[in-house]
This record gives sequence, structure tokens and C-alpha cells, in this order.
Amino acid sequence: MVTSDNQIVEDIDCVEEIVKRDPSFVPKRYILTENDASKDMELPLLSAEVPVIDLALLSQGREEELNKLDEACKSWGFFLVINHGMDEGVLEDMKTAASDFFKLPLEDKMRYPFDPLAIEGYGRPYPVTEDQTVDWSDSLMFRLFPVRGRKLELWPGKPAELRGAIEAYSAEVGTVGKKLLGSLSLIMGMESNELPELHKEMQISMRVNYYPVCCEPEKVMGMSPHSDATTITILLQDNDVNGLQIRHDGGWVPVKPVPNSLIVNVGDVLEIWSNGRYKSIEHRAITNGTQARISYASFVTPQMEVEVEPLKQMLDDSQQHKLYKKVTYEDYLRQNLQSKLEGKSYLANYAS
Ligand SMILES: O=C(O)CCC(=O)C(=O)O
Ligand SMILES: [Fe+2]
Repeated sequence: MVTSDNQIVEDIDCVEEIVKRDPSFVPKRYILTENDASKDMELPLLSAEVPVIDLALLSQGREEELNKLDEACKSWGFFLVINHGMDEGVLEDMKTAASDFFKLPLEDKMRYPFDPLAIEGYGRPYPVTEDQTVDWSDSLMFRLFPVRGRKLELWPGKPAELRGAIEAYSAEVGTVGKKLLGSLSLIMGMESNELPELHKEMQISMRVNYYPVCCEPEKVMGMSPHSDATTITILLQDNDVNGLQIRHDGGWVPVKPVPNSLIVNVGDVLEIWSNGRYKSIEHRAITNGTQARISYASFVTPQMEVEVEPLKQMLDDSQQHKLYKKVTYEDYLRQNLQSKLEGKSYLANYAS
């Protein structure tokens, strides 16, 4: 319960329940105010297209594709991945099972309440204080890799297909994650195994974000602007609903769903390792008045004890100075999760 400003509020309803109770009403604490970083909802959207990377060509080590990856990470921090090799049926099964999960009665979903220490479960995955506007979304989080780190008891048992769907999806997304780290390693001047090895053991957690329909979509934010505390994030989104927007050239660019493609973004850890060559870009998700949307974010990160700092080979002649201080990934992640979602303000704490 709340007693004064700036205390974490723990009794916030799931958005889905608010909509079920009265679809024509948005409670005040979800309505954006002048103080919100997202108040620039009315900024004109740019029509520029995010870069497209062919993972099959990239994994063959094709120089042209590696150059495209380098350019995409430098100038956009976001790219679409096609020819990713993930089984379409596996993606569809994941989408069906997850959307069935969010349709379940609250008591079924609340059997897996979000645990902020484990960073797993159903609910609000970051703290919300009394003075803060709350995002119009619910989410379900769980760990995929390493396999021995999985807590299967936190993978919902209902609908019956969900655990199998997550398991199948994890195998596919793990393969894509390894391929991308291998290619990033090459463009960062290393052998393909070196960046993966810097992770000690690659970790992947997944957050399924559910954005219910909102009767006043222009007044709320599905997910506030933030950058991800990851090496990279691999995002699958619904085929026919817009929502994701990324910061580019001072505006918000919508990343329209392209069927059978993935969206990958550079996270804060890769920005630090690359000494700022690759940019972890602010992004946000908006809602709409007609269709619910689900997105599936797989967060690829190093092991908790890994010390992250700019890599020697990224300090070239023009940029000898280390732009970021050394930090263990655990410290970075924990402190990041305790602060509210607010653009890239967290990474700036580590500027040196
Ligand atoms: O829903 C989206 O497209 C964005 C999700 C996201 O940024 C996240 O889960 O970190
Ligand atoms: Fe994100």
C-alpha cells in the first residue's frame, strides 16, 4: 500500500482487469501528464525504414551483410532480421499459447506473481511510484537460458500448450541469439567465439508484453520510453498490429510488423562493450483503440558476475577514451530495474 509520494505501489491492477470492468474508462493514474517523457505523442512520425539484415547471409560471413550490420548498429541501433531460420509453426504456436494465457481469469494468472528478485512471473515488471503514470500493459517473464536456470514451476501450466510452446521457441531463439553474437563478434574485431565467451554463458530471459485495447489510446503509453539492459534484444511482434516506436533523428519511427521477421535491437551492454560505437536506442510501445497487441522480447545478456567495460579493440585512434566505467552486469541490471523506465537516463550514470 502507498503512504506517501515516491514509494513503490504494489497494489496496481492488471490493465486487462481494468478493461474487463469498464472498457470505456481509463483511470487517472494511467493518463500521461506534462511530466511524462512520452508527452510528445503528437510528434510527427518519420517514415524512414529500419535496416533489414539477412541472417542466412550474415551467418555465412558475407562481408556485405556484416557491413550492413555494423552500419545498422551504429546509425539505428535497431534492425529487422529476415531469413532467420526460425520455424514459422513454432512462432505461431508461441503466439497462440501466450495470447490464450492473457485471456485466462485473473486468479489463474496470479498463480505466477511477478517476483522482482527472480525477475520472473506475471504482473508489472518494474517498480511504479505513487507520482508516476502507469503503463497500459501487463507482462509475463521467465528465464530460457541457461537451461539449468529455468524455473519450470514459474512457466504457466495453463493453457496446457504454453510450456511446450515456450520450450520450442527457446530452442529457436537461442540459435538466432548465438548466430547474432557470433557476427557481432566479427564486426567488433574479434573471432566469432569471443563475444559469446565474454558472456561466460549466454543468458536469455523472455518478457511477453500484453497491451490491451484502450478507449483513449492517445492519452496512455503501452510501455514508456526506455533502452534495454541487454547485449541485444530479439523481438517478435504480432503480424498486424502497430505499436513499437524507436527514437531516430529526434523523432519516433514506427517499426511496422513485417510477417516472419524479427526485430533486433542493441542494448546498453553492447553500447558499453563497443565504447558507444553501437547505440542502445530508446524505444516505446503505444496502444490503440481497436486491437490488443502482444510482443515477445527475448533479452540476451551476460552472466551476472561478468564485468562489462569498453573493449580494448573498440578504442580506435579517434576514440581512445573509455566512455563508460566498468560495472558488473548484476549491479547494472539490479539498479536499472529499481529505477523507473525513463529513456536512456540509466546508461548515462556509467559515463566516464
Ligand atoms: O512491445 C514492444 O514492441 C516493445 C517491448 C519492449 O521494448 C521490451 O519488452 O523491452
Ligand atoms: Fe525494450
